[in-house]
Amino acid sequence: MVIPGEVFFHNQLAETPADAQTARILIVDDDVSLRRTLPHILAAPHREFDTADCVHAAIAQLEAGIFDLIVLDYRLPDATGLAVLDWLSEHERDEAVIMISGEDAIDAVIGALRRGADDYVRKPYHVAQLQRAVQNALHKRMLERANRAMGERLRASERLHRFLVESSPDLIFTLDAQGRFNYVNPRIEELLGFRRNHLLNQPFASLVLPEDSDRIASVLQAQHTRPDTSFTLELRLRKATDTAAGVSGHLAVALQGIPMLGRGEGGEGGYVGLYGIARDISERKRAEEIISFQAYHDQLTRLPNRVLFRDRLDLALTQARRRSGSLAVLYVDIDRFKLVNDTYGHSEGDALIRGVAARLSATLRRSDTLARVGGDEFTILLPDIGGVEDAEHTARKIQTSLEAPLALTHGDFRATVSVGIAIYPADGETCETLMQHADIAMYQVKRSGKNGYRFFAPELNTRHQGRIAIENDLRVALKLGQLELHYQPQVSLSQRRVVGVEALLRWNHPDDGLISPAIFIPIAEELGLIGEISRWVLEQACAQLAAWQKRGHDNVKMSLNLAAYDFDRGDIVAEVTDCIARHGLPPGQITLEITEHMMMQDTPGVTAKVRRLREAGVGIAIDDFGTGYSALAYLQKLPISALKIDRSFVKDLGGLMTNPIISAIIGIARGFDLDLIAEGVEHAQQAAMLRALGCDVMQGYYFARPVQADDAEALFSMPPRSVSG
Ligand SMILES: Nc1nc2c(ncn2[C@@H]2O[C@H](COP(=O)(O)O[C@H]3[C@@H](O)[C@H](n4cnc5c(=O)[nH]c(N)nc54)O[C@@H]3COP(=O)(O)O)[C@@H](O)[C@H]2O)c(=O)[nH]1
Repeated sequence: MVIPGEVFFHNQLAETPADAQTARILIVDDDVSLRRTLPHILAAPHREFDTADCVHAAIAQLEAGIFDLIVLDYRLPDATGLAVLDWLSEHERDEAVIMISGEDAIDAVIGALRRGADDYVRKPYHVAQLQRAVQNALHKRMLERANRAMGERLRASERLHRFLVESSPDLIFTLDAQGRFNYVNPRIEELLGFRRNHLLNQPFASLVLPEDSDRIASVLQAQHTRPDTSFTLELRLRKATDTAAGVSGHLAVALQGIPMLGRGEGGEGGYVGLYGIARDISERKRAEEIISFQAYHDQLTRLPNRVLFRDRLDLALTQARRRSGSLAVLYVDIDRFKLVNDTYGHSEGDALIRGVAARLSATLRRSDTLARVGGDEFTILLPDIGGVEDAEHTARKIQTSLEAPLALTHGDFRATVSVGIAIYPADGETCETLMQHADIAMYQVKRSGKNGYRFFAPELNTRHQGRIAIENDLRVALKLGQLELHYQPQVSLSQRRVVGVEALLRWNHPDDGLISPAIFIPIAEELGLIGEISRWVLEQACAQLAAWQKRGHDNVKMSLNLAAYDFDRGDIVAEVTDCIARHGLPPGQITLEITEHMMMQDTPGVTAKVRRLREAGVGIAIDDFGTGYSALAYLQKLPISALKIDRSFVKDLGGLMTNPIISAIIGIARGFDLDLIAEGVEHAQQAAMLRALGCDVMQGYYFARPVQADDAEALFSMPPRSVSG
């Protein structure tokens, strides 16, 4: 880059001082003896002489080089010395000239001086006179040259400083003592869009955003009383209105202000104005904003994160305490999120989270805070509620907002959420307690079937502690051999024998005794332990059936239960068929019980997996048949092999609507050529009624409770309890 004045700026450093330079002197005279003697007479250190005998020769010398002084004879053979003066003038040369002449006429003197001669020495002259004249001319010339050099240096320096100021990327300006612009560099036009000349005499404060104007006003004011301190300040300067778009923005700058002091009387400096440098820090500010946004927001949904939520909750609690008001914290968890995430992948899981977040946001007021605090978990702060009904109203609105399915890449998905609610001050007075209690309430919703809301109640706390204990113990139960299978016989009344057993899992807890799978299976699902547990069940059940078959009980079938999550595993079909094959069992001897609820949710891939299992010969029974709503639709779709009449119908046998339902189920089983089992048969009368309606195979406490393998085997050889009628 070439900076104007730079060359000169550098040259002056290398420049030889003017008085130390060699002076070149040209002696022009037709008198040969003078041409020879004058160089000796005028000799001095740092002087160099050349000679010429006529105008023509003199001009030739001048064309060849620059001289400092010409000692010029007036009368020359080819013309007068005036011709040399004319030549110098024409060629804008600045050599000093001492004209030497024998002319007496004043006109000759005037003519020579007018044409630019510096001095005039009349012949005959005294040597000292000429020496003085030469000395004076050279001295004058040296002064002129030094002066010129100084002027040039000053101009170069000014050019350089102007260049530095005007091409600075920063805004550079000076203000008068009243804070009005008296200089501003052109950068203002690029940065703020104002014309420089429009700003002159305008107050600097007029550029500052109103929010920052008090600060700059007080800093400028302080300069009058304490002008000795410079300052640095971050400000926002407004931009000129963009007339096309009709909008104006602002620019964040770091302003460094340096007071300018004048020379007061007695040498004291008074404040005369301010020198300011304002640096554009908008990029840095943006970066700071992004960093701060990231620290307080969730990247996926751009909602506040846990940190910001707690901050807002803390603030809302302080305000609620002050005005003796109340507030609500809602804990929202997406149901079946893991299913979507594990089955369709994370991008689909992300889309579900974003979709739910958008629906939740749309139900809330601007003063409420919605935050994403975990994978599929959100919290909501309702900072000012009139009563619990306000929180309940919001919970209902949330459920309603999710009624319309969300459009995911793999198709529409009807998302549901479980919502727990904690109210300040009734359910807690601190951030921690309220969030924890809302979370506990949400867990209760999960446990009682998801898709709902409930308020925290103190007794939930105890249950929650119990659940945490179960969670911890369950993680090691399998390794410590605390799980066991019990078997409940399935009896055929017509054959009067046990035709099958259902393998039912038990957790033999060292402190709490036998724990029902109804309690720990949902927890195992949530903890992601269900796959491991189901593999163990499958292995045990197949090994047991193989052992029984070896001992001659080859007409007994084995049913076992799988969880919804098992069908999300890609390898479930291979796992089942491999296990059956490894134990040398006919696949038709194994039946997998899956719930009607599971089928109806149309869990991704379930249909295909059920088909493949059926193709492999494995039986598929629908547990709790009849409790769903679209039973017939999936019976058409799926090649299942058996139906189990739900225990709730059996319990209600004799009721107004129950018998027709059971008859219908029996009809469906016949129509689709499916095996049929009634479960939950507790009384002889129920068994008799079921038989009367056309159901032959039954399971229930009336015949036998789930028992250990040896006890179950003993029952294979015994006729089951009789059923009269
Ligand atoms: N994923 C898995 N789920 C399993 C497994 N083992 C069991 N389960 C499921 O847990 C639920 C509770 O089971 P459980 O406590 O074992 O209860 C079963 C029977 O004990 C009970 N039953 C049987 N007869 C009667 C009766 O006459 N009355 C009555 N009140 N209850 C009775 O019913 C349960 C069996 O139900 P079902 O499976 O629907 O046939 C339960 O949902 C099990 O499915 C497992 O290994 N994996």
